[in-house]
Amino acid sequence: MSDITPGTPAVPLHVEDPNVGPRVAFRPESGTPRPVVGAAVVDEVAAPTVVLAARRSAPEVLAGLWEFPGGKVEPGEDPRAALVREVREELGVHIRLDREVAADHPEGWLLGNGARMRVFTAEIVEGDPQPLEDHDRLEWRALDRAALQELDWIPADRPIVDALVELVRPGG
Ligand SMILES: Nc1nc2c([nH]c(=O)n2[C@H]2C[C@H](O)[C@@H](COP(=O)(O)OP(=O)(O)OP(=O)(O)O)O2)c(=O)[nH]1
Repeated sequence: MSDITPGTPAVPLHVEDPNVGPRVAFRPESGTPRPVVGAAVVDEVAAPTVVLAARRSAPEVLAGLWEFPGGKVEPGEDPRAALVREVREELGVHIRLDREVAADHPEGWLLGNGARMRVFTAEIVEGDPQPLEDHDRLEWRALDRAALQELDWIPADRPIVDALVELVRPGG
C-alpha cells in the first residue's frame, strides 16, 4: 500500500544522501517573498557600452549562473538604498543609480521563486569592483543582445537582459 497520505507535498522536503545524511531539498518560502533589487552597472550612464555581469557562487542551486548584483530589500528599507547597500557589500563599490529597467509590473520582474525584482542602471562612482561576496567572477560585457545572452543567466534574468539592451540603445 502506498504510504502517501492526502496532503503530502509532491516535492519531498528532505532527501537522504548516504554521504551527508538528510538535508533540505526544497523549502518553499513561507508568506510573500521579500522584494529583490538588481543593478545593471554600466561603464557610463550617459553613453553606456558595457554592463557588469556577476557569476553566483551560492547557493548551490544558483552557483555558476550569472545575474545582476543586488539582493533582498530589508523590511522598511527604500529599494534604491537597498541596492546601493547590496552592491557595496558584494562588490565593494559605491554606485549611483540612474534609470529603471521597467517591467510590466510596478513591483518588477517575476523571479523563479515568486519574488519580484526591480532593476536599475547604475554607474560606479567610487571603487574597483571585486567579487567579495556571493560571486566568484565578474565580467564586463558589451551591451549587445547576442553577446550578453551567451552567458548562462539565471533564467528569469534573460528578458531583463533584453529589456536593458533596448533601454540603453540610442533613442531607447
Ligand atoms: N541579486 C540578484 N538576485 C536574483 C537575480 N535574478 C534572480 O532570480 N535572483 C534571485 C536569486 C535569489 O533567490 C534572490 C536574491 O537573493 P540574494 O541571495 O541575492 O539576496 P541577499 O544578498 O539579500 O541574501 P540573503 O539575505 O538571502 O542572505 O533573487 C539577479 O539578477 N540578481
